Amino acid sequence: MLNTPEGYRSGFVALVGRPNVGKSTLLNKLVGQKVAIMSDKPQTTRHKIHSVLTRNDAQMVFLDTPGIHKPRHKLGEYMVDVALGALKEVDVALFLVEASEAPGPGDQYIAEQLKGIKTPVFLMLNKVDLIQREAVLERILQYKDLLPFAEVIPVSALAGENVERLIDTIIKYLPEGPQYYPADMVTDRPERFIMAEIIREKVLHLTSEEIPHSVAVVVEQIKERNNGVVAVSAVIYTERDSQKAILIGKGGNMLKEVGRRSREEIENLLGSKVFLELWVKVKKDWRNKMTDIRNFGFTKED
Ligand SMILES: Nc1nc2c(ncn2[C@@H]2O[C@H](COP(=O)(O)OP(=O)(O)OP(=O)(O)O)[C@@H](O)[C@H]2O)c(=O)[nH]1
Repeated sequence: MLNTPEGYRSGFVALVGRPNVGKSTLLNKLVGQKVAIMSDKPQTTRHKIHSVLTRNDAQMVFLDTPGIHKPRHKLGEYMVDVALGALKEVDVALFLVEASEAPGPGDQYIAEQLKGIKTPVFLMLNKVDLIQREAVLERILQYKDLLPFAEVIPVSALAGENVERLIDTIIKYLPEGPQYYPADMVTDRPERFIMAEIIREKVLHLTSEEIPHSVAVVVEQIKERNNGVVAVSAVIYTERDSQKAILIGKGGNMLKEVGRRSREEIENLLGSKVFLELWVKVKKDWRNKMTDIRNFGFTKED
């Protein structure tokens, strides 16, 4: 835990809503910078952190929950269960809906699922920039029929309208608690693991048989700088000094090449310029260490 002044509040917030209602746009606005987005892989973990918003008085951790939709098969049912499980455990659930449309079957289904939980649910009427002011109230009333809401907040995620008010309101619902994550940590999306895989693949490819497949790569930090460049630092763990020497290569040439190829691919993945810093370390028992690293505060498991 980091410094936690008295009266500090912290907690977990889940965002739900049918596709295209603006969840990603809102999250990006909330955390104040672009969080790299990539195609959503089905997720089974309950507490996959999407992004973290840190203020002097509070910290909010926004969670990725697998989509809530009407299940069409067994796996779908499981995913919905997981999503609902996560919703019960957060401090606030934000139910995002489209201001320009009446509640549809997708919204009704989600509302139905939310009925059973004790977590306070905020109705977030998004895209209010698309409708007349008078229409906002009517739309809210339609939704209020579906579910009792703890708060109703019309927003425009795109324009950032009312987002500050949303943040202030969320904080009122958070318990007193510690700052869980460093203030400069914004996101811990699966990119971390994909980047590590990209680097590992380049290592194996360029060193052919000389480096065993057991080589491990840990992406330690991903930070978006003000100029839009994403700075990534990663460690390649080998088990022997001789392997480290091969990996670094003559005059550092091998490591440079691994870095260059990895950087290009990561830039494609993120769609932004990347500054990649690579380190090689020898760790005889890295397999055990990996477990430590995974357990270290970044993913909050049950
Ligand atoms: N006019 C307007 N458009 C918005 C607003 N918020 C989001 N959009 C647009 O709505 C579209 C969908 O937004 P996303 O943030 O990708 O929606 P999402 O809910 O994350 O979508 P999925 O990833 O499919 O679940 C994009 O074209 C956004 O630019 C808003 O407040 N006003």
